[in-house]
Amino acid sequence: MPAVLEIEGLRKTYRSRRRGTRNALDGFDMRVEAGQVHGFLGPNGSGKTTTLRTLLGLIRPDGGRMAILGHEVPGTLDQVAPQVGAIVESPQFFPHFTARDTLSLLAGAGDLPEQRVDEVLELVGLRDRAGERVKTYSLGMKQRLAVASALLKNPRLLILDEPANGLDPGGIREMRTLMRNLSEAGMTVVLSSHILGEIQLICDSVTIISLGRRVAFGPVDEVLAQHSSGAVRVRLEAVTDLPVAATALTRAGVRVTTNDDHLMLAGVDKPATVTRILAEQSLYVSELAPIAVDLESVFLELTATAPVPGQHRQVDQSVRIDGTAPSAPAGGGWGA
Ligand SMILES: Nc1ncnc2c1ncn2[C@@H]1O[C@H](COP(=O)(O)OP(=O)(O)OP(=O)(O)O)[C@@H](O)[C@H]1O
Repeated sequence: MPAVLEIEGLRKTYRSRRRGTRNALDGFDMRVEAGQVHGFLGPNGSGKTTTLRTLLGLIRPDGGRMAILGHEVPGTLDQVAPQVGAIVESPQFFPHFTARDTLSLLAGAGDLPEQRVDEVLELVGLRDRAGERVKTYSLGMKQRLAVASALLKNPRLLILDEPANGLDPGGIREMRTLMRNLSEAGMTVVLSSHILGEIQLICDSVTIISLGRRVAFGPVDEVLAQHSSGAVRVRLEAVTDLPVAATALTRAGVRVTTNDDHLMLAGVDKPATVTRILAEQSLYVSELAPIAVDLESVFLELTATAPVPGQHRQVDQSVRIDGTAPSAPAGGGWGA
């Protein structure tokens, strides 16, 4: 079965007399399998929005290929468009319209059955508030209305750029439940986000982009495992034995950092090796705990965006070819 989304070697350079030349995508690859919730992660200015807008035919690429549900795009985008719902940047709604009126208007424009309006209102949890004007909605409700508009055509692929942006923890949790429900209903969801803990909770797989190139991809647990540095924390029954243990482990080639009541080891392939080395010295381990990495630490390492003491990294300066000032992309939606 073809992937729901395939991108190979995508290139995009923005050229303008005022802002100069900027490589936004530099041979970017991405693949999303059916039924996945796929996280698309990258620092500010790394090329996420450019990728999504190029995929949706809003920007013309300079090179590479893209396919959605087996259709090459942008060439056959009109054939596949009915199966793709997308929100790339927040769409604007008429503030005096109710959510129901808004969706009815979009359904009518898209030649979709009116009954679908009730279905999507139910799906995003707005059914009971559907008769209220959009201007009275909270940000979370507006985001859900945006998702509802993208769901009207019952897409097989849903693309959301920063769906949890600006939401409070309750709103983020509701968005998480919604994404999971859509995935369980068989929809493939691609979402970009800066909320990495959230991506780790929601997503089956991820792509991490930096400087317009893919730097990591795959199932979330595999990406975490690949970038786990083999760090292990060791405690002994007697704290006074730590120096002897440190010496024995160092002699065996393990990188050891000694702390007050434990050792931190790096580059350990098999924790059992540590137990054996210590047992040979008649040292008894009371704790041997692999240190789990999270998506945030992998992201910071791969995209080199971790804060560095004494340095203040400027947003959006890394892919610049010349010395011109960065600019924000134009907004756009791609709902019903
Ligand atoms: N219309 C444009 N004209 C010129 N440069 C642009 C334009 N749109 C984006 N860029 C530049 O292309 C690069 C990639 O931007 P893009 O918006 O795709 O990144 P992003 O990963 O979506 O960032 P963010 O997370 O901040 O939204 C950045 O350097 C950006 O300044």
